[in-house]
Amino acid sequence: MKHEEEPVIAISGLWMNYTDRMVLRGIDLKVYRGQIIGYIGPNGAGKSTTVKIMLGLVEGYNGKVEIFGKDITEGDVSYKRRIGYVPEVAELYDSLTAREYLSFVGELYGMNRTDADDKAERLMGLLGLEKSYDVRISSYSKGMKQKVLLISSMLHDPDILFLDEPLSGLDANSVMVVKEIFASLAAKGKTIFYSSHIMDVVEKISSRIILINGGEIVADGTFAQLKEKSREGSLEEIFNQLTGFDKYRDIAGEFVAVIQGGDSHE
Ligand SMILES: Nc1ncnc2c1ncn2[C@@H]1O[C@H](COP(=O)(O)OP(=O)(O)OP(=O)(O)O)[C@@H](O)[C@H]1O
Repeated sequence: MKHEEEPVIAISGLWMNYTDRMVLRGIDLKVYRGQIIGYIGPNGAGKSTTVKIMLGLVEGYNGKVEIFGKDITEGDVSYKRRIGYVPEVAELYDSLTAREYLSFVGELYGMNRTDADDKAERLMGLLGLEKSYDVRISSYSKGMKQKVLLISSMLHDPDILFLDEPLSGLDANSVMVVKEIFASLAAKGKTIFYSSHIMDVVEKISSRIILINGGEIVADGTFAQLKEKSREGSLEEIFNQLTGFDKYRDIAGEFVAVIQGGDSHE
């Protein structure tokens, strides 16, 4: 893939270890405007760590991370106003109503409170939550909370959206709406960088799929490119092949045997 323009994200030689274990082992990555990146890998592979480093939430790494052409260690945090983030675990202020929460988040991103409130109310309405806008978030269902999180990440019209399991808890209709929102934002030049374990969704909505395993990128390309290279049919099969995993039947068999109190080694 040839790109004339500057990358919005440029990572080179990224290494990270927390205590005794090296989590990232030399990640090199350039991401461009308009890309929808599905960043996938086994549990504990380092996906959230990569994203948190880019957000400036995790320090102590080696390597270079540039967002919008600037090294994030230079101390200029203005780039944060141009990014949105949906974490894997929602840290919503449950005792607030969505109106209070979203107006507050809008203000944090530098928006005028009234503008943030108006915009949030319209977005809530579009996701079917108009009646809940003035209700405390603590009474929301999981999917409703996820919608509030999604709105909070996009309210300020960011140029890059980072999302961890963005469709978590959403019903099939809402999934279709959100997928369409991502495609539409990407068409307008926004960049979407998300992690998910739902392979059929990743397969369908990503313009580029990056797979990490053992702290390294082991595949990077469109779904068609990955498919051609691995000669597998679905992304799930490609994932299993590239992460060297073929024991699911044995593990499931032993698991059931243990549940039932039998000897799994007979
Ligand atoms: N704050 C931390 N302190 C110590 N170790 C950590 C910390 N955060 C993550 N790790 C470790 O780093 C590794 C990568 O974690 P990370 O959350 O980045 O994985 P992930 O790919 O996002 O996983 P998942 O798919 O389960 O969400 C794991 O082994 C985890 O135990």
